Amino acid sequence: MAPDPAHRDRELSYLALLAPGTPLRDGFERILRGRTGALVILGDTAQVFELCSGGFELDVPYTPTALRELSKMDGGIVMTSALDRIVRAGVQFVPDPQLETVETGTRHRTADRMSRQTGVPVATVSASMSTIALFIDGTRRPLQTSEQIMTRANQAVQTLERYRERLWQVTARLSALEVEDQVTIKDLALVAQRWEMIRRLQQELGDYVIELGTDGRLLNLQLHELGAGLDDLRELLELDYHDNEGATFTLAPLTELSTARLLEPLDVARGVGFVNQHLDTRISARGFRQLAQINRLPAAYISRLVDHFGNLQGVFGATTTELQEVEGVGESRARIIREGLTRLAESVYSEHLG
Ligand SMILES: Nc1ncnc2c1ncn2[C@@H]1O[C@H](COP(=O)(O)OP(=O)(O)OP(=O)(O)O)[C@@H](O)[C@H]1O
Repeated sequence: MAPDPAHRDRELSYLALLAPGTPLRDGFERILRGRTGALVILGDTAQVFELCSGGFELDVPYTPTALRELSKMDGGIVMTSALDRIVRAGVQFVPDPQLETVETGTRHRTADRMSRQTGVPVATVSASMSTIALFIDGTRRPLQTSEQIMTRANQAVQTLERYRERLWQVTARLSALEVEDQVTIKDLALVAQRWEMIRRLQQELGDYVIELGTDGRLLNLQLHELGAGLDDLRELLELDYHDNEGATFTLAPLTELSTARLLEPLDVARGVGFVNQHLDTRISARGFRQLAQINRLPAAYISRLVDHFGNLQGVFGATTTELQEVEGVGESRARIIREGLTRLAESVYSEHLG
């Protein structure tokens, strides 16, 4: 099952607020360094107050020092939902003891139950384990140091580089098959599968960038670099194979596939829109992707060429004279296009065979 996107967004927004370098994170880090603990409710809804017992009311602006000093007291803290003020301290929280929790220790059991019962996220600092955790929508998310996140991110970057390499290999193969008019649904599914695997890794890396806060700038640049050309590829593939064999080819539904199903070419083919067809069914490319590689050939001409000749095969088969039947194509442009097509076919072969 793909994770719930609403939960993911909410969790990410809180991870961003608690990212290294933010004032909130600074407060929790100070508590950690002081080897004390904390239980902080990140919102002041009526339901939160109903579950508060004892402690005292206050209304002070949030500062890392204030959080550190107030957490020295026994009990927990309540912050406003905007996370800019501290409104209660030394509070004993009394959530429903029937709510199931796998946490051990009263602080973390309380944190888990409070977040489940009120829907308000809760942050804890464990005195005994020296960890900071975020409880949100029934899950516990440990907050990692920048070094820990970077270790995972670097592994993901390496995998992404390998996947990119593989994607360009399968796309080069697709290009060669398109020139020979030998493409099957399986060949296209393979490219779609690789594309989606990369998208998932990019998303994972994007999450690390958010989690890293100010420490994520370099990773963000790297992520943009590694993503170059991928959106264009998606767009061109969709233009090429949309409405082929009665299928509405699009990559978007692949986000819904589980990792196991994404590895199955038939599931991928079904996902991108070929709902009934056999994997060996032949399909032909319109040619947008390959024609876009011809130097200085404006997009408007590519569309006209494809419209006029029907598909890539048709364009490849056209003589210089036939090319001139296309609106706006005179003798010299026809010659440039013809030469471009020849060079394209040559490069496709040499790239694929090399
Ligand atoms: N219901 C509660 N409301 C407010 N604070 C609580 C509550 N339960 C525990 N705490 C706070 O947690 C502190 C530590 O409790 P305990 O050692 O049982 O928890 P723990 O989960 O093992 O925590 P740690 O990992 O920090 O050792 C208490 O002294 C108190 O400040």
